Amino acid sequence: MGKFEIQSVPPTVKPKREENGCATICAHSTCKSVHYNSLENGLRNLTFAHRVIEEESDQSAIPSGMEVLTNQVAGHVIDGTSGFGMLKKDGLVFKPLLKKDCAEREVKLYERLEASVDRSLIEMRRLVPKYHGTQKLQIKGKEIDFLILEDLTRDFKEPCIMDVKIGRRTWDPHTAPYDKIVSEERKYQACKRDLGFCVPGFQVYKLGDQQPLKFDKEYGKRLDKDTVREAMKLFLNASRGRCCRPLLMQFLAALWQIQHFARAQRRLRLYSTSILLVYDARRLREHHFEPIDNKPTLIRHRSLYRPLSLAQLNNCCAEERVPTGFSGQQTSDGPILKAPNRIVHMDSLRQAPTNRNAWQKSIHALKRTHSFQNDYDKDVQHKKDNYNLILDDLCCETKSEVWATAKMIDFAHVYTSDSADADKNYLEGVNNLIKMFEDFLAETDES
Ligand SMILES: O=P(O)(O)O[C@@H]1[C@@H](OP(=O)(O)O)[C@H](OP(=O)(O)O)[C@H](O)[C@H](OP(=O)(O)O)[C@H]1OP(=O)(O)O
Ligand SMILES: Nc1ncnc2c1ncn2[C@@H]1O[C@H](COP(=O)(O)OP(=O)(O)O)[C@@H](O)[C@H]1O
Repeated sequence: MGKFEIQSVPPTVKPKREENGCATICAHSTCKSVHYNSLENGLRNLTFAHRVIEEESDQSAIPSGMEVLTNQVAGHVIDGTSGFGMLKKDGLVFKPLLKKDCAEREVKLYERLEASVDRSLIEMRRLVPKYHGTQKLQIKGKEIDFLILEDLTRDFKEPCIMDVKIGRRTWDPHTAPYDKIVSEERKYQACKRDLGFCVPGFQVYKLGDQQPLKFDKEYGKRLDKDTVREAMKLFLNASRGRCCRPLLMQFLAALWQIQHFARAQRRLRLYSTSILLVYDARRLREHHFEPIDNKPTLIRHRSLYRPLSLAQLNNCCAEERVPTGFSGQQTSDGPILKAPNRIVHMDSLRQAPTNRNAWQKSIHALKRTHSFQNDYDKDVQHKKDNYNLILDDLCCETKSEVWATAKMIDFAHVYTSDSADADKNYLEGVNNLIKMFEDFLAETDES
């Protein structure tokens, strides 16, 4: 399995203007060309792109039966030379525990969540990846402890992943020396100051692309409150500036649960933790088979902070409806969530083996007559892609209803608190992230 190297393109690289008026931002000139068309995506202010080069990892350093988690978008690597961080095996990820204090805090928290009878900690347990203990592994003759967690991207064919670090303040009360505090304060300054969160890394499969586009922390450090919105839309595969509604609703459902927990909990101070946003671009493509313009649109006259029925929120065809846990009622404190009120049977999770939209679209395409406007190469490629999806569907017995979610991760700087107050630093970041997603949702209503 190869390792991904991420190269930055300096912001000074001028977009090349093409005849159709779209600016194409190309990656480093010595790299195989990876570019994306920023104007086409309505992403005007992204000033530099990154590309991914696959390199051979030192296979001898990787314990047998394991693979490098090439999907890792942020965080530490074991050492500068082997260059890999997390490993994966059998639907689990293995996070190297490299710093003693950080390791102790993180493992202790996961153990505590397993054992706790405290209401908010029980609630938190559902918001983090499932914990599978720890294990020692030999890496280049050195024994390293690993934390074992559920792989949140396990079933995804085209995993899109964004690491969102939460909190204006990212240093913990025991941070020393002073220089470290200063350097933390300087990083992701604009984003943290204005939004209380920042983006240390993400990857996205643009619809139809075979390779992910990766964006690292140097990219994240340059984002501000405006450009981070564009980065988020790029991550969400927005089309003409609009995001896919079922995708937003799945993220919001998960984020509202985190918000509910963060509002209620008093026990923890969550410094420098992240929310990992994950979705499968392959499943998103299924929602794009129908032209967006033909979808029924919701004319919304009221703000999201007024009562809004679930029927309105889920105003789309039956196949697109997703279980959000949203009760249909909004209060000034946010949405009221409900516990699942029915037992989901495996049969109901099983879907028809074919994707009607894909077939319909293919049949429709066959009926087209040749003209100079018709790009048959593109059509054939598109049809091939669709048939591949259908084949995948046929091979895959069950298909999860949920193909996007958000989970809390990285508890290396979590402390217990004696205060009676909420963790405002954490809550502020979560609230602003949710506000951004709610804004995107509102944009899907605009005609
Ligand atoms: O490992 P490094 O040198 O990349 O530094 C890490 C930082 O990366 P950066 O300063 O952006 O290059 C990293 O910063 P970001 O992930 O970029 O926010 C953390 O500050 C990390 O500290 P910790 O593991 O959370 O205690 C930092 O780790 P330590 O310096 O505490 O080991
Ligand atoms: N449970 C998980 N499933 C899938 N990917 C994960 C999981 N946990 C972490 N990752 C990946 O690893 C990265 C780093 O994780 P994190 O816990 O923040 O490590 P670090 O403490 O080194 O910063 C995340 O940005 C994500 O890409």
